[in-house]
Amino acid sequence: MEGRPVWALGCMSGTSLDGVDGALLCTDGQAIEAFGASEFLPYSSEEQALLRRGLGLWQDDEGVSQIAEQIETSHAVLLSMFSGQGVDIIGFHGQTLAHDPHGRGTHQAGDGQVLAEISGRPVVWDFRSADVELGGEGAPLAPFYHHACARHIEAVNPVVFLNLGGVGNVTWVDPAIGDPSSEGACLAFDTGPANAPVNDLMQARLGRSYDDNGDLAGSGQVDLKVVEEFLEHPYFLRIPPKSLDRDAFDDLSAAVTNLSDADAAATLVACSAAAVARGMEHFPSQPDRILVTGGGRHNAAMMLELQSRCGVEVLPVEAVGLDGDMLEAQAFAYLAVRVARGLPTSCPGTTGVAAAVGGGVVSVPTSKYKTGRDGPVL
Ligand SMILES: Nc1ncnc2c1ncn2[C@@H]1O[C@H](COP(=O)(O)OP(=O)(O)OP(=O)(O)O)[C@@H](O)[C@H]1O
Ligand SMILES: CC(=O)N[C@H]1[C@@H]2OC[C@@H](O2)[C@@H](O)[C@@H]1O[C@H](C)C(=O)O
Repeated sequence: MEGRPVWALGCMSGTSLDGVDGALLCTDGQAIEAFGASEFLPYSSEEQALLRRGLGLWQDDEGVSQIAEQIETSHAVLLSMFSGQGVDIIGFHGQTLAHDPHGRGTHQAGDGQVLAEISGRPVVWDFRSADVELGGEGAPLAPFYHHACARHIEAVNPVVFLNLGGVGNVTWVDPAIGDPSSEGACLAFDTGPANAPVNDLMQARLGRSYDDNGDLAGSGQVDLKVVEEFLEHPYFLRIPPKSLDRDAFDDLSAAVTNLSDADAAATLVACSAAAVARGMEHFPSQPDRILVTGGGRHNAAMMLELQSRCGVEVLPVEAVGLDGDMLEAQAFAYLAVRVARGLPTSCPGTTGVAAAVGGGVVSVPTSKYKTGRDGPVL
């Protein structure tokens, strides 16, 4: 379904539990027309602690409604930061608490209908369930946006986007293929843990939420034996597409207990980078370069490890004019418009789903007078 470009606001609360990103994007659901304002709302330490306690909870578990309420409240605050900015539609990812696509499913806390009422705008949410119900991994979902970014920067040869959040994920993109759901356009998967292990180490040993700039990791020595053992995890033998729950590699923290703080941080960062390098074996062809998005690109030790292990140029997405702090939020703005227009959001190459599928639920505000609008704008 074709349509004029609209302004979509994407909201993302990621696995590292640091806060909510919001970013405006003007798109018709296919091309990127323009980037807009963005905001970050950090969680307080109490909010983070509540979310941490919620990890692993499913939709019907006790205590989950309190977490959903906190997510909705934080998002309502974030939305208010965009008031007067001409938002046509909202993409609301919610907070992943549990992800077991071949078992119990996938769970993102937060109700999009609540945000539709608060904002007076259509809200697209629950992006992952339909894909999982049709046999897909339900993640990663940013790949179609990575494809749009590759075309936006006018890449000619295959390029890889690497997102380093709590978990890492990559998309290999052939920009010569115009439709992201066409065979051969995208291959995507979660690479392994990214920042989560080093964040957990910093929290447990030093009471800090992350290793700023990777300074601690940069001052340590990598224990190569730990890295080698880590690479024996069966996840690395799985053929993509494949996805991970945040804590799937929990044993990793035990592997570094006897190392000093600096050596442990250096080793965990090397594991995350080694997981990416291992993942490259699955790419259909060697990419020109790896463009890194997500908070991990601020970790200099991580970037150095990636550069030395991947064998191609590794650059932050800023090198091509994109915003690596907001790319995932923009992705959910982009996907919201695709859902509203009946375009697919995943395909066999990105999630392993049997055929291209459009996930997502659209909630519209029930009181149209709240906003003076007549209903959904798309
Ligand atoms: N200045 C910095 N130095 C080192 N690491 C940083 C810095 N800034 C952010 N990070 C890392 O990036 C993480 C946040 O990354 P990001 O916001 O991309 O994750 P997320 O969106 O929560 O996760 P996901 O992509 O898994 O959903 C922080 O928890 C931290 O580990
Ligand atoms: C289930 C879930 O929320 N997965 C996240 C997580 O964080 C990174 C990686 O694991 C990725 O698969 C996904 O997020 C991004 C935004 C995605 O869907 O593309």
